[in-house]
Amino acid sequence: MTRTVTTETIDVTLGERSYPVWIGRGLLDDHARWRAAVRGRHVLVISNHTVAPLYLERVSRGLDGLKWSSFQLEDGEAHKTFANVGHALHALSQLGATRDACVIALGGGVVGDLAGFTAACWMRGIDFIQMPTTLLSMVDSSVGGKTGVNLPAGKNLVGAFHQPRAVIADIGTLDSLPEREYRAGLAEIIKGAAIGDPELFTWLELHADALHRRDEARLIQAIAAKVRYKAGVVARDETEQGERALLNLGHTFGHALETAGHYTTLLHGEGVAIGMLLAARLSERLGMSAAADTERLGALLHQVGLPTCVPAGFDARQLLALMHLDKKNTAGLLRLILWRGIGQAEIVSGVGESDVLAVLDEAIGVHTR
Ligand SMILES: NC(=O)c1ccc[n+]([C@@H]2O[C@H](COP(=O)([O-])OP(=O)(O)OC[C@H]3O[C@@H](n4cnc5c(N)ncnc54)[C@H](O)[C@@H]3O)[C@@H](O)[C@H]2O)c1
Ligand SMILES: O=C(O)C(=O)C[C@@H](O)[C@H](O)[C@H](O)COP(=O)(O)O
Ligand SMILES: [Zn+2]
Repeated sequence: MTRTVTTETIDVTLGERSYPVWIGRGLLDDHARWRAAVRGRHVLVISNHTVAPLYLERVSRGLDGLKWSSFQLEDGEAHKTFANVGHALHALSQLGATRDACVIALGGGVVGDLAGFTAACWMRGIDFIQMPTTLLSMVDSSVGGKTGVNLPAGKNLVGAFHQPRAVIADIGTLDSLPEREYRAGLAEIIKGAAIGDPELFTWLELHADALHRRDEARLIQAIAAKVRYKAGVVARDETEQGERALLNLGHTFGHALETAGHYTTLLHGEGVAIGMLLAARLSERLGMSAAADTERLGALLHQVGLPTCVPAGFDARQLLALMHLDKKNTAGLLRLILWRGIGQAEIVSGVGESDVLAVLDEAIGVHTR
């Protein structure tokens, strides 16, 4: 029996480049809905070795009459590389893709970021459609047009702003998503609330257990709320000239942790969870926020099963060096997203290294005391 679930539609408003984000169960099979976003004859579906066997066939049924092929990455953050963009571009050339071709990103944020960047590069920019299959990619990476890949030196150091034509978030795909990946997605929902939506934060506190056990109605509400929040920020500041940088709360610490862990120790959402708490502690140390807010954030992250401590084996000075490569920094100064409390994030330039190190040392010292 098929369950009937509401489909939410949220528009990302960017003039003639505006696009819908559809959230609901069974959307991959709703070919009439998403096929309209494919304008030309050629389609390259970019996916990976885990997701393609699960969902590519359902997508391919909507591609009848088109010339299409698929390019599949090996699984994992370590494969979000420039070399793989080259391979994906080669797949487009093998397909004979013309300027009206379309790339479909079928997978999590790794696939989405790489596929979007490939689309931005081919013939200086072709259409792409996001079909996110992780909670994190539904609530964050598929929306807003940040695309790119990692370099050995750091996360997302190469990329482009390139908006999709549509986002198709079929929540039925989450049925096969491992628990740890699901929780990592909750981190980016909590992040949105912590930055600028205190009511959503309180709602998440109330419904944390329901979300933890994947209650579908609550989950759709949470996904829609986060997407609505992010869509608003992106519409006001598409290319991160100001406000959009707030979406990076926890990421300067988080990206450094991911990179130092060679992209295998921590998932992106886990790095963000720990990073948000470190940013909250740093804010507290700088007299910007109260301990009670840090505690609320830590309690919510803990309640949904996210890590709240830096795992053993990290080095504070190495993390600080990696933080210096963050794209938000200017003129050699650390520029971080800190906060004044729940729902009030701020961009702070010239944060002192000694304060950052003190927070890192304290977090890492937990293992050595
Ligand atoms: N562009 C942006 O605005 C933005 C925002 C947030 C994160 N990101 C990026 O997104 C990436 C993280 O994305 P992610 O958390 O989705 O990780 P991911 O893409 O690595 O996917 C997580 C894991 O789940 C598997 N998977 C995906 N869908 C599945 C499904 N339906 N069933 C079973 N397994 C499935 C994948 O194969 C992978 O092993 C990072 O590279 C991060 O930097 C980008
Ligand atoms: O959309 C944005 O803007 C974000 O910052 C969302 C982040 O959650 C995401 O991880 C993004 O990829 C980080 O971008 P970066 O510019 O710090 O590389
Ligand atoms: Zn993120």
